[in-house]
Amino acid sequence: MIVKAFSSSANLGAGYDILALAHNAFEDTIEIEAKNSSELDIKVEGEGVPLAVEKNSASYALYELLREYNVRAKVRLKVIKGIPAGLGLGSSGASAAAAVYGANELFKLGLSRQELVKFAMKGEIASSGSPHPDNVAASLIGGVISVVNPNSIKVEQVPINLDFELILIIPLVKIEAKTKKAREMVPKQIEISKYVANARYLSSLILGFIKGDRELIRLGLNDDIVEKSREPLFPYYPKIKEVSLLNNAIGACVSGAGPTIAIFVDSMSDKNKIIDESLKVCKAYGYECIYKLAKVSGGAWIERRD
Ligand SMILES: Nc1ncnc2c1ncn2[C@@H]1O[C@H](COP(=O)(O)OP(=O)(O)OP(=O)(O)O)[C@@H](O)[C@H]1O
Ligand SMILES: N[C@@H](CCO)C(=O)O
Repeated sequence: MIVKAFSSSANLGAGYDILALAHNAFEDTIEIEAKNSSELDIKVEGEGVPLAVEKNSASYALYELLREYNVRAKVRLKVIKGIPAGLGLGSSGASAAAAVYGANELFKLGLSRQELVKFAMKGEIASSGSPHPDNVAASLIGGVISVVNPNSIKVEQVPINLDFELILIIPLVKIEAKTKKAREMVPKQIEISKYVANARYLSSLILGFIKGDRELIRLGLNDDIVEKSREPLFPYYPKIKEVSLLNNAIGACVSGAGPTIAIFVDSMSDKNKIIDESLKVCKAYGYECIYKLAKVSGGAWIERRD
């Protein structure tokens, strides 16, 4: 069986570990084969990914799912990366999402996409040491998702009523254990005034998506807490946001834990100028960046059944 899942951008401003958006910028492919066996035995293959089951987000998520449902089989998993890792594009999350989505079909477990989030998120322990559900939920379910309850893992899709595109500004860098480091940079305590500001941004963004109101989305794509604390990982971000807004982007935010920046644009935005000026900002800060245009995408899908 061949299964695929798209990349994603998590957080979207103030929605740290809550919001994420699936997009068609990149996709991961997972091949799964299974044979009868008296015990569960998973082998993982792939280039540029860890090959120990507990270190690879796809195999670890799969292991957690199959163990829970007492599946005994010899499973071969091949991870074919299309999504560059460590750049804030939900790379580890998409592999995990595709793996559990495929296994659910292959072993006829009958779980919904929402139910699969609980297992796919375990894959993030392998990549960043913490089971955040945002990227995996977007790659599994598609669209913009909101994690409304992290304990029972309740995830809802946010209706989107505005036609927009993303310009992803992607620096070609390698930051070892990036998400783990970025999570350690987030403050443990915050002032109540910052909490209120962020809650306003979050409600404005969600209302903006539902009402199709670009001004609310622009206001909502802000974060006074998490993005700020992580700025050393993406020092070019404030300037890229400034040139994007000057050229009438809807808004801009850090994609996941960075260092990619996601710029929201529509027909009123000067896309070429935003791309040109953002790439110049990268250079001025000593980073080589590329750009990629993307649209909101659907969730994981079966590419081939056999
Ligand atoms: N299947 C996988 N695909 C990609 N990375 C994986 C996978 N399994 C484990 N990893 C490890 O996860 C790390 C990359 O995860 P990281 O969280 O830094 O980036 P990301 O998943 O691309 O981005 P983000 O979560 O910020 O959107 C790398 O160390 C990589 O070796
Ligand atoms: N919500 C997670 C996403 C990682 O891509 C974080 O910001 O750490």
